[in-house]
Amino acid sequence: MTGLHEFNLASRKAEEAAARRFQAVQWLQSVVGKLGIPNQPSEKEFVSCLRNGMILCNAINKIHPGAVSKVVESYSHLHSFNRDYQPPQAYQYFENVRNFLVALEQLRLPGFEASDLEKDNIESGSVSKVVDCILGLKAYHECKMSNGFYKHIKTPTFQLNATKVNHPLSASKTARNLERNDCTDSESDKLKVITKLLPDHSLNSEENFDENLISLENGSESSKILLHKTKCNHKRLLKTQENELAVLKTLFIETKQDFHEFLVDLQRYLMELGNQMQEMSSAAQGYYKVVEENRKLYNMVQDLKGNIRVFCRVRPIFNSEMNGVFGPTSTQDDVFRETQPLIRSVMDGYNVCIFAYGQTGSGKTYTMSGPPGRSSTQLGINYLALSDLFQICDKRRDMITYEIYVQMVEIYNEQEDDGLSLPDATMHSVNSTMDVLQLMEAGEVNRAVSSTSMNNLSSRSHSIFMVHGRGEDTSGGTISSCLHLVDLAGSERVDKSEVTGDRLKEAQYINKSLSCLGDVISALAQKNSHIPYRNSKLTLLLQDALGGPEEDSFGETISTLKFAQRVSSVELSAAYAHKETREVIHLKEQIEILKKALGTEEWNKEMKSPLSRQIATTEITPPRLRRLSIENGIKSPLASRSAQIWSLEGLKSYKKDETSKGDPIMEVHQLKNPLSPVNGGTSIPHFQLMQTPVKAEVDCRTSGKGSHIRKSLRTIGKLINGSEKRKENVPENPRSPLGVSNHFSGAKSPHTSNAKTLRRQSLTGQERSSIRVDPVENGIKGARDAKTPPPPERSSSKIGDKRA
Ligand SMILES: Nc1ncnc2c1ncn2[C@@H]1O[C@H](COP(=O)(O)OP(=O)(O)OP(=O)(O)O)[C@@H](O)[C@H]1O
Repeated sequence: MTGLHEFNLASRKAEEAAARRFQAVQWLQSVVGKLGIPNQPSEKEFVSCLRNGMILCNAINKIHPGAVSKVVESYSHLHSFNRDYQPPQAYQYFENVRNFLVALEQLRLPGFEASDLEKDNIESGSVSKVVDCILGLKAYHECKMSNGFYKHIKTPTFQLNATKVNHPLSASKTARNLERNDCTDSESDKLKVITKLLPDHSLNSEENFDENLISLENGSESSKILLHKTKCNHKRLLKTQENELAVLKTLFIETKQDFHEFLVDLQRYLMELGNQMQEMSSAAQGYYKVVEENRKLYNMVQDLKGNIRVFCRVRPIFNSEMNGVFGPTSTQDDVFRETQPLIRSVMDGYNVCIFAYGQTGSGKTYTMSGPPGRSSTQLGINYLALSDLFQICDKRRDMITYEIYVQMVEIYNEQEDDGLSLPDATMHSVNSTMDVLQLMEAGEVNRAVSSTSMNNLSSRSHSIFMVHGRGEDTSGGTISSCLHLVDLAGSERVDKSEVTGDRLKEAQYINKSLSCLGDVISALAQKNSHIPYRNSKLTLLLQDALGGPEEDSFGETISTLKFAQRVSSVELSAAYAHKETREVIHLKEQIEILKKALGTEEWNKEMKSPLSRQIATTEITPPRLRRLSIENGIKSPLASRSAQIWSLEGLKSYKKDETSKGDPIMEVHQLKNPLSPVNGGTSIPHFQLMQTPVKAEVDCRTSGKGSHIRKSLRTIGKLINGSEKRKENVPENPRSPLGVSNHFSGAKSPHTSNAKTLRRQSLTGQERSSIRVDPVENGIKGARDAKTPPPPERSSSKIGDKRA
């Protein structure tokens, strides 16, 4: 029974081995082509065709290109063509086998011993190893072709011989091996592995089980113990596998659950993404809507604006229009250099006024005088101006002899008696800068200053530093002029300066007087018929703010600049030089004598004439005359009175004419509009008499002397007329000092003769004479014809004075 069983088993094994061998040959042929052996070769034939390793190497290279890098080939057919060809030696073929086995190992496929291919070594089992190897290669190939998993199934014989029970974790190991061979790590791939592994594992177990059973069934009674043991093992194996299966099941369920959760999360995420996309799309739609709306609105605005567009472009200021602005880095010398040409013109007989105007603490006193305890570089304009004048005196010493006098006047709180008087101001003769410095310091000590929150040493009064110049040239001609250097008290906002009591009162006076000054300037700029001079002691104000604007002083600075701008728009008549030649002085003296001789009687007669009455009427309202009259009462070449009167308007000063008779007067005239609307076109400029004190009374009523006087007057008239005629050939200057030329040039004007007389007076410098020589009253016939000088018009001021 045992022998039969063994026989059956052996034949079955042999059949099985042959079938597997044929399978291997079939596959090899499909891969590398004909092997040159029968389809069902014996073990010997099978081994002999594989012995040189060429078929094996080519097969593995087909499956896995490059697995064996170099294959030793046998080209035996070449021998018939080329007798020199030597086929490779056996040891060279051995290289093929060895390389093939190395490649197998690298692919983790089952191999065999190289000796298994030797002729002498063919024995049971050795060929089956080779067959297993080739079938393993086949399985690997098929797996690769189907992109699946490789599963090598060992030959049953081989397993039987092993008689080993698979380790419980062999399935897991196999799975891990398979995972290694597989290139994917994803969850779904893991699931695939599990699904495939289960039936394979079951198949293996079943195979082993069946073989064990066959073995046991055919065994002897004595093998019962072995059978029992095998059954136990089987049960244990089954149990283990069941546990493994349960674990795998759990893993599968967990993975499925994870996958489900992942899907849910994915769906939620996709949903959110969808919502966001929707929001973005609606936002984009809204944006396009707004853009479209804006475009429509823009076009609508363009339509509403119409086709005509008005633009404003500000052109830069020309040099001639510039207001000079000195920055914080400007030095005293810089400021002085700008004013120097004006100051120098004083020495040529021109009157000049320089004002420092601006808010409190802006640096007016600094500019005009310099700071207290000043150094030589900090000396102000007052000092620098005097210093410059002295230099000019020195340079012109050979031609002109100059005398310079200074006086300082302070206007504090508008204090005055009957609106006119100011504190006494002494006229000082100065010969050097040292004299000037001493006087300036004395004046500064007396000036009213107080501490306010805006300025520790705030000037509370207006200070006027007057420089009188008188020059006499070698021929006896004289020049007289005056330079006013004015340091105004600063405008201030009392809420800022935080002043109270007396300081507040001062501030109010300061602001009021500055405001009046602004009104005057404004009225002049607008060419008003009435200029409100009488509202304050100050008449003119012309000074740009010095120093850069601070932010909190912006308003004040702007108003200062506006003020300067308004002032700059005022048109003054051409400057008038106070020059008198020796001839003119002589004539003046004669006129004075003659005037005295004529006396009051003739004057009264003249007043009775219709023309005179008309003139007198017009003089009640003076034409637009700007006058700055300063009368000095000290014993000086220019003044004889001890009282000093500053008059802001012409008429006011004439009230005191009686008392001031004989005083020298320095004046600046400007006749703006000779054809005053008040006097109905009759233009009578104001004249002021330069009176020379005459000791001897002349009896004008003496007829003999009267005719002598008239004769003299005619002679003088001829002399003057001669120079007048020469002058008439020259085109008249529309801005003549008197400003009357144009209005008196018409020959048919009823007042032409008067105008001529006025011009003559202008030429002689005696235009202010109040001499009234009436040809009718005095019996001078033909006095109104062209050749005879007509009677000069009386100065309106004088008439006013006398009437008063
Ligand atoms: N250019 C300058 N450089 C340096 N310091 C200056 C300058 N200008 C003014 N100051 C200083 O500023 C302060 C105020 O100047 P200042 O007294 O001259 O002003 P103000 O305009 O005369 O004021 P107020 O109107 O109140 O009299 C002083 O201390 C003066 O020394």
